[in-house]
Amino acid sequence: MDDECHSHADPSNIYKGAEHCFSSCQIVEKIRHSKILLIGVGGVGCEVLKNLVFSGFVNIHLVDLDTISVSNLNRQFLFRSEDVGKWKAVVAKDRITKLCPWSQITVSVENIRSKEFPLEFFKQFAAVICALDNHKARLYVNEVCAFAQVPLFETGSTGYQGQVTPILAGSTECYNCEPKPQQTEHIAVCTIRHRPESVEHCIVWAMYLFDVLFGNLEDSNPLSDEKEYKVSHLAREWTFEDGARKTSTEQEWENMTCERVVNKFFIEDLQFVESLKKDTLSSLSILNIPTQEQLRRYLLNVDTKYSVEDLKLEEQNPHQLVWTCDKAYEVLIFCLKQLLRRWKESKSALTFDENDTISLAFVTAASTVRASAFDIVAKNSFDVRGIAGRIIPALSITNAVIGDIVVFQLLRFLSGTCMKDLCNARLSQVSRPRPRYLDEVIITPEFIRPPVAEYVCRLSLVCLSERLFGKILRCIICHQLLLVTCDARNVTVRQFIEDGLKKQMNMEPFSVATDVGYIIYDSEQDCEVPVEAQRIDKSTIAQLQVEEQPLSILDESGVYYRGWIRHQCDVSLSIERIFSFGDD
Ligand SMILES: Nc1ncnc2c1ncn2[C@@H]1O[C@H](COP(=O)(O)OP(=O)(O)OP(=O)(O)O)[C@@H](O)[C@H]1O
Ligand SMILES: [Zn+2]
Repeated sequence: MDDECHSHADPSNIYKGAEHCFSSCQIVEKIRHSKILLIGVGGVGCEVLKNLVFSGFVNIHLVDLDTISVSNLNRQFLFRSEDVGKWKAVVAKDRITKLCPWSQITVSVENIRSKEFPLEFFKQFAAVICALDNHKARLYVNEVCAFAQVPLFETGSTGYQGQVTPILAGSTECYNCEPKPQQTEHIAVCTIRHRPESVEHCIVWAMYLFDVLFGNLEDSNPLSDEKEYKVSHLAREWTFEDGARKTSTEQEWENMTCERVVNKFFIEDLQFVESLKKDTLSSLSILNIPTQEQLRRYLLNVDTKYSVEDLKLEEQNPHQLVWTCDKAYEVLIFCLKQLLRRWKESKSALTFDENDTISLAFVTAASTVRASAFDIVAKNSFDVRGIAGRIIPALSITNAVIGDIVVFQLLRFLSGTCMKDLCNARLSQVSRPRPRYLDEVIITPEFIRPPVAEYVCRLSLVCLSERLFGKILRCIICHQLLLVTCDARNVTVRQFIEDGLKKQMNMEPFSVATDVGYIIYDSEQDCEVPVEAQRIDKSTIAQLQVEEQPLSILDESGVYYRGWIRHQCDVSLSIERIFSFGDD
């Protein structure tokens, strides 16, 4: 984006557009004065921030805990290579402020779950937009927003799928209401590149290596700095010298290339890892790094020892043994040779396909060697296929559409549509034979007003689904919420239990605990252990540090509540039942 040509953009044109689009002049005041909290300035977050300022929003607070890495640059368009290593929220603010000098962006480089952000912090915003990449932080934001009664727009994007969900606990489903499929958590690039913690990390690394050697090398590949090992480069090195043709035979070339790749990624790099281990006196490694002599022997033997058919049979057997390190090195060399031949024949980049025996065996072998070096238990080729097939790339097209829809839905909300009338937007693959959600329909101009174009992005189409509120099962997060307001420095846990829960709410509490399992009250211990009783009598809420976070409160009658103790100076103690979903 060119900073200069946009720097004098005038927001008044933007406001005219909004007025026209929503046939309302109040919308302009709303946009101008609504404070928006954007959590996460990654793939979706960058899009959202740009859309917010170009829709005329002025007051935006950004929260992000991370720094920019090289692999972010292909889709997080606010960041450039010179920003690598800097805080995302800070760079995003600077870049946007240059483009739109009227914007007033504030930033926090912090985990959103930190106590830096009490309930009062959330209450100052007209809406919260969540552009996070992990379930834990999303669940937390969902719950704080429920207690704060702030409208939340929850977004997500994986591959060609994405979603925007408007949430206002008490009138819509919350993020927790619908069970989530098991999520593969975000893996940081440095984890893949330098210190894998699980076999999945080793498998992802092996797939990246496949692309470095044989595929299309993208900037987002964490091994993109190893370009010199691309087979196309190595081919040039070995077959041409001083402009003369072919100085080596096919077989020599194959062996030399294999040797070079194995030496670099599976011997030298791993020897370095081993040397670090010795410094830290960590556990003994089970990795047998081959000597150069062994490596040459492998190069001679593998063609007769292995065959594609045998590897194919193995990959179909879920009970096959995990390969030993020696076997993994041999299969690795066998596959490297096969892939080199394939590459030479096709004369074009190869694409990793987990259903192709040689590609799968390459990734299995490479991940097995790498896992051994990091003392991780490897997987057999049957399991590797399952894991490799589930790894989905992040796509900028999906982020862009999600970023558009969420700001559009926010504008509709501010123009008077209530949260429960905003639809859930789901981006889904058109090629899918049947919709995954029964209530899924494709947007038509009649369906929402003002009309919105149908987004078509190669394989995807935006679908909106109306929530079927009657069908929602009770959810522990948004069912029974108790908001406790007190001066946490003066109120003791005993007062909270006796004067608050028992007297004010007519409850008979059985236990009260934080989400990390810290039990602050247990009715049984209270009777039996005098020391515990004393702690409850003497300790204030602030001393136990349990304010400004979700609490689980279980009643003797078996009813489960979620609680939140909000600190407010000079308020003795008041408890409010925020709502009970479905009560009306
Ligand atoms: N608890 C949290 N508090 C604040 N920010 C968070 C928290 N958890 C995640 N984030 C931020 O949310 C953003 C999510 O963006 P995105 O999904 O694009 O991930 P990414 O890390 O930028 O990219 P990739 O995962 O592809 O490397 C990241 O910038 C991340 O730092
Ligand atoms: Zn819920």
